[in-house]
Amino acid sequence: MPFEILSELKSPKQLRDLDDQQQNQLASEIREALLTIVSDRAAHFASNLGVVELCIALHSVFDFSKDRLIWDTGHQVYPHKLVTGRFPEFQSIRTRGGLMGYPNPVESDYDLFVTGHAGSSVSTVLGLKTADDLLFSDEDRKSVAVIGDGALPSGIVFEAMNNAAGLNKDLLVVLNDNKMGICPRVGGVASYLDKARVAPFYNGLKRDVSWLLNKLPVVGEPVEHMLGQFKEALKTFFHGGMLFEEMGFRYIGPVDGHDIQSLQRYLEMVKEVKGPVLLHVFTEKGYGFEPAQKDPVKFHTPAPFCRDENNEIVPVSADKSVAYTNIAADAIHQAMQADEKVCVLTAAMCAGNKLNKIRDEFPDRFFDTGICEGHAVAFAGGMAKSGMRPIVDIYSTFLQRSFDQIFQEVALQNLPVVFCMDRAGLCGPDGPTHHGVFDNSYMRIFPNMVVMAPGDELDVPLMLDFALSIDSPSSIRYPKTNAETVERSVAPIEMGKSEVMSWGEDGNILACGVLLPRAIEAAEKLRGEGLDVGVVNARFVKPVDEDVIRRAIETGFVITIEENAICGGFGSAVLEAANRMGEPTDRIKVLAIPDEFVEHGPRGELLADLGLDAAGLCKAAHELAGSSSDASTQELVK
Ligand SMILES: Cc1ncc(C[n+]2csc(CCOP(=O)(O)OP(=O)(O)O)c2C)c(N)n1
Ligand SMILES: CC(=O)[C@@H](O)[C@H](O)COP(=O)(O)O
Ligand SMILES: [Mg+2]
Repeated sequence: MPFEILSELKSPKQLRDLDDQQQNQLASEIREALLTIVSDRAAHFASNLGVVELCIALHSVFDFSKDRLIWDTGHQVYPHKLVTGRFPEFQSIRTRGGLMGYPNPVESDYDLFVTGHAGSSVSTVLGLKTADDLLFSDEDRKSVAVIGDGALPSGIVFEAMNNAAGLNKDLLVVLNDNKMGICPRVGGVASYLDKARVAPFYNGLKRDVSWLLNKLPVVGEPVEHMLGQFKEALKTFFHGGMLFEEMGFRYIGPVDGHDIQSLQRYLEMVKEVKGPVLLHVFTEKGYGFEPAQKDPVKFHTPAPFCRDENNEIVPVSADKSVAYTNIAADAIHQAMQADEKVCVLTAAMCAGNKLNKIRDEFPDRFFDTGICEGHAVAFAGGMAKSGMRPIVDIYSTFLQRSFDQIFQEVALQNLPVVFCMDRAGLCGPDGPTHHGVFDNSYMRIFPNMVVMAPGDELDVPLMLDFALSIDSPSSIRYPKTNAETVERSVAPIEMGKSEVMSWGEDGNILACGVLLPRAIEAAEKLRGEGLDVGVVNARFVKPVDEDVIRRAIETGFVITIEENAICGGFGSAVLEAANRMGEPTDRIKVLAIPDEFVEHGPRGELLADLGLDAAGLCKAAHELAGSSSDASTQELVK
């Protein structure tokens, strides 16, 4: 039976009844379950393979029905879902209506926060621990954060460690060190962690901690052996842990993260240590599946794959379509070729942003800051001040981490930093943590900022050239989807000018961003249904094209459409402009993401459900015109 133990596991409390052999078998079954999943959908794979043993050890040593556990970022939470009773639903993960690919308190009490952004785990467990000490002082609730080496250099982690040491809270931070973020890790902390790798696994324990281990029953590995390694261990300690010790954390490690029983012993021990502790665990990303071990970048979130007769990995579909990300990366590449002042910054998303070619060709003008978006933006501000033309290429949702640096270090200084906001829109299976649906709103509030949204792929390079030609900060947004082209003689980009595709006598759709082709589709349908509706490629969220807005309002009804939250986005900008110009707003309909968090699911389906497609536009047009739709609109609704 392939899932003999897993299928019987209803609660992590059962883990304590398993012997060593059964625990090891469970690890194999979890890996098998992970493999089954990734054969038919893109899902986080290598990171999950790497934490199987750590997850089993943590859940068998702690009782997280009262103790607290936060997996930083949350993309490596699949084994945790499996051991906390979600095996029966596991097949549904990352599908619409199914389990989320990240922790989700709606699914289980063992998931405390919905997460997906890196770096907050130490802060949240510190908050949990501090409140638990105040509210449940008679219980000794433990608090554990598991954080990867990629997430560790985020500034907020050091803020939290600083605070935890100051409060001297009993806190366990497990550093899951696999030498990788999505891409190979970079920077000073990475080099520092590398030093710990030169020494063997830390089998000895220092100072007052060593006696504690001697008191514990040690299965397999005698304490004498551990102490025999003391000299090496000391070296390891000074190389590997000094940073954390100096920050007020007790450092223990590094230890083998693929040995469940050894992990259990160390966890039992650190559980008793007072004050904040960092347990340094070495794991291998992709462990247990050779192709993923060999290529952890590809297998971070691989496209669905299967094995051929030679046991080689083959992709399930040979999709050759080009995404907006590729179009933007090509445009950035061209801009860097044309002007030596242009440089690009990514925050640990080189692969996601498709910047590999640029990294290899222009190593001096490519900067990977690590998962440090706030720093990346301030860094770009400094470069712009010195005369460079930095492009900050960051996913819309992660750029939220830089809100204050966008304000102070860029907009307030009026520095010409260009923000390429990838994944701006609904992100599909990643869900609410990753949907980039707030940037129209958060960018347009800043004075000096020029905010653009390409209507199709042809707009992208034109907008980038325009952005690099102006002296103020600017942003360009595009979603995670295949690029589309609207056949036309493309108008040049002019500050605050939209592109009128057609003019309608009954009404006009002001389309902001890549939903432009849906607007054109809707206008064609509506024409067949007796409504003359025009389409405008808005292009600018700020400054908006007041001339076109006035003309549209004076002609008939106006529908705005955007893949952004309804609060403060393009539609709001149009309403504000109408108000400014003294124009009526009663025939303006704003189509946008409603004021709620959108679940995970295929982008197209989510958009359709929210009325952000041709059918939704037709419906809105008929409502505004007071007419009714005919069969062809019903066709679209289907
Ligand atoms: C704020 C933020 N920026 C970027 C990302 C994208 N991201 C997800 S996982 C990851 C790498 C994390 O590395 P690590 O913590 O070492 O985990 P591993 O995958 O190696 O287990 C990155 C950059 C994110 N989730 N959150
Ligand atoms: C966990 C995380 O934040 C990333 O792995 C994210 O899922 C990447 O998204 P893309 O697959 O769209 O690059
Ligand atoms: Mg890592």
